[in-house]
Amino acid sequence: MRYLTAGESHGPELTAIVEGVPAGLKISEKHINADLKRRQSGYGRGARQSIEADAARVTSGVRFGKTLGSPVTLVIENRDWANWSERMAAFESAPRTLKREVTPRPGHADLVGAVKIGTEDCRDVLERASARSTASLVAAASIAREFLADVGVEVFSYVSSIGDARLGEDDPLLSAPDYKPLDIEMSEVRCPDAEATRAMKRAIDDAAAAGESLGGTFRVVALGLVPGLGGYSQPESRLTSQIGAALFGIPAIKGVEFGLGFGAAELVGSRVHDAIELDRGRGFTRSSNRAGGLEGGMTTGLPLIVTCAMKPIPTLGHALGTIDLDTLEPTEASRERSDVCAVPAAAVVAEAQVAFVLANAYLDKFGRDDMRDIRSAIKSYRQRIRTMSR
Ligand SMILES: Cc1cc2nc3c(=O)[nH]c(=O)nc-3n(C[C@H](O)[C@H](O)[C@H](O)COP(=O)(O)O)c2cc1C
Ligand SMILES: C=C(O[C@@H]1CC(C(=O)O)=C[C@@H](OP(=O)(O)O)[C@H]1O)C(=O)O
Repeated sequence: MRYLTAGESHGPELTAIVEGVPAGLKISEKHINADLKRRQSGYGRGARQSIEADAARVTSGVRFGKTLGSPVTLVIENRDWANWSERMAAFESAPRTLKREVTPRPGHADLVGAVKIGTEDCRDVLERASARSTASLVAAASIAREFLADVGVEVFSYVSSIGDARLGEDDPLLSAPDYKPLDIEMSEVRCPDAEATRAMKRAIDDAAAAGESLGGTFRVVALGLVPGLGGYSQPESRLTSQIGAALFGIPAIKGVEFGLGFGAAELVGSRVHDAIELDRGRGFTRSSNRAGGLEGGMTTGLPLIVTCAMKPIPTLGHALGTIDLDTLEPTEASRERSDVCAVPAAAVVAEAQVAFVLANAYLDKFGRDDMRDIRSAIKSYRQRIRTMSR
């Protein structure tokens, strides 16, 4: 299963085409749009989100609520297009009043992209470099999420810090983080603890008042995975590399840690690795999950726990220095309408990216054409591994 997305941030619409979806998978418009709504929310988002009301129109690949096995196309309208149709026209000439973007923002793709494609208007770059594209990515991955739900896998995320405001947690690597989904979704920063939520909101308010922006960290968790997904024989078959690449595909993600992550580097081996135990009913298990659900590039069958670090938003009220590309004189970077913090939204995007990789890992192992065949292959695999531990 793979996707291709297209669309400029202020163009008419975003498009995602998902190819390689098995036939017979139930798809719900309600679920797709719920994910799109979750991605739009979060304290610290800018005014654009009050213009948009993201909803996907499915224009191919689904009939009577089930996939056909043909490519699925999802289209999301950009409501803001109405305000940009002249500045973003496909064929008309540029309006006389057009204000080119010539003061590139440090930390965004503006300068390097303009140098790369040789444009005199950074908008040619930033329209696609914008994380607006992550809406189409979430829509595409909603197909993967439906697949995972069908095979008993749940993917969720929560925010663990914003700036220096942190969620105090019991060690989530001893078992699975068992937060209530409602506590995460009801928090304006997608953090399951009310006090930490308040501290994170305060940090965002302070940053906004100072013309600043904030990043943070979040965890993505997947429950219900069978052991043995992924592979150990080639670099690209390792689930670790696939998930890492998918998460680094999200704008502004600067770090990805599996389980203990960087923390493992300073501990002795016995405090890092998860002793193997046998439960006669459940099969092989572990006393802890410091590996975060992956060993040797494959799922262990324990919860997958990945932590991501997001850098602060590059567009600042209190703008940094830059060079005017017309005059070549020092000046201040563009101050556009912007998010102050988008960590909660990025966590939803990361869920989507992880879901896509995991769905593909299932398809690699259990077949790709038809849901009935896939379900029975998973059932017989589960039976086989149960006999290994008897
Ligand atoms: C969900 C989300 C929303 C974002 N919103 C903004 C924004 O409003 N303004 C901004 O300057 N950057 C925003 N960013 C970050 C930029 O897209 C990102 O910093 C830029 O693409 C360069 O990132 P890179 O250096 O990691 O490639 C957002 C990122 C994400 C994931
Ligand atoms: C539009 C979204 O995020 C945008 C991501 C973004 C960027 O530079 O990455 C810049 C802002 O764009 P605008 O100037 O139109 O407000 C954000 O709003 C979205 O997430 O739906």
